[in-house]
Amino acid sequence: MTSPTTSNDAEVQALRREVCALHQELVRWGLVAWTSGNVSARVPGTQLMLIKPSGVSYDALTPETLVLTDLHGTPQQDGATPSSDTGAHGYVYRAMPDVGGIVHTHSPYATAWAARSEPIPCAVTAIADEFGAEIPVGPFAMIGNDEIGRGIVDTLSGHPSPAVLMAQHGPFTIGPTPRAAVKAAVMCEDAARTIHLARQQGQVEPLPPEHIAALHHRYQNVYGQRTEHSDPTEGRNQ
Ligand SMILES: O=C(CO)[C@@H](O)[C@@H](O)COP(=O)(O)O
Repeated sequence: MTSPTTSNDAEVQALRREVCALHQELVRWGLVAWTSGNVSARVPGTQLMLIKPSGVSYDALTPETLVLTDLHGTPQQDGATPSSDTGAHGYVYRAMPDVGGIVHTHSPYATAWAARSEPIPCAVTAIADEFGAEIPVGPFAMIGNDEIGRGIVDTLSGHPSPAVLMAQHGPFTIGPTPRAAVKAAVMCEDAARTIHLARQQGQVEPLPPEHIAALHHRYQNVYGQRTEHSDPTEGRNQ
């Protein structure tokens, strides 16, 4: 695919519809308050990405209002201002070529762990399945430049987790597709809530590393449907 220079490229149009629909998943799964989350997708085969316009409510979002930018966040067409986190998303896409989608939310339980700058321990099989380790914490970084993106890349490069809790801010998730990144955001909030609840009644202990590795491998490579009709993002986040 050549780099699309206009938004009428058929593949970009399909990606617009997918990314717009995925923003509704943030609402459906209770991951956002008001406009506090965003989803982006790399445009395959290009140096471009699609991202939510800043401050636009999810019920007003349409495929056409998503902002097409280069990977430094420069809009490619006149129109809405891209998300506050465009710099962070673009930095990750430039540094991690296998990443096809990125999500940022302020989901309550995961953000509470981020507020404490505390990683979520890999204490249940569901966390081993999706994250393959504890869900790590990244450094505090101000919004609007490369700092957050650099913190995401420094934390997740070489780490099995598709989620990072940026200290005193909230979760960012990555995936090979935007749907995989949304799934990681959903599962990150689920993990944060589960371990929060468990710790109300006592201590939790991480699973043994060998069990974490075996569980992660099974989930990423065996779980779910392995037919040509299966969803390529189910059970595989990297
Ligand atoms: O975290 C922040 C601001 O602190 C932003 O990601 C969040 O408010 C969403 O901003 P956008 O509407 O994507 O510009």
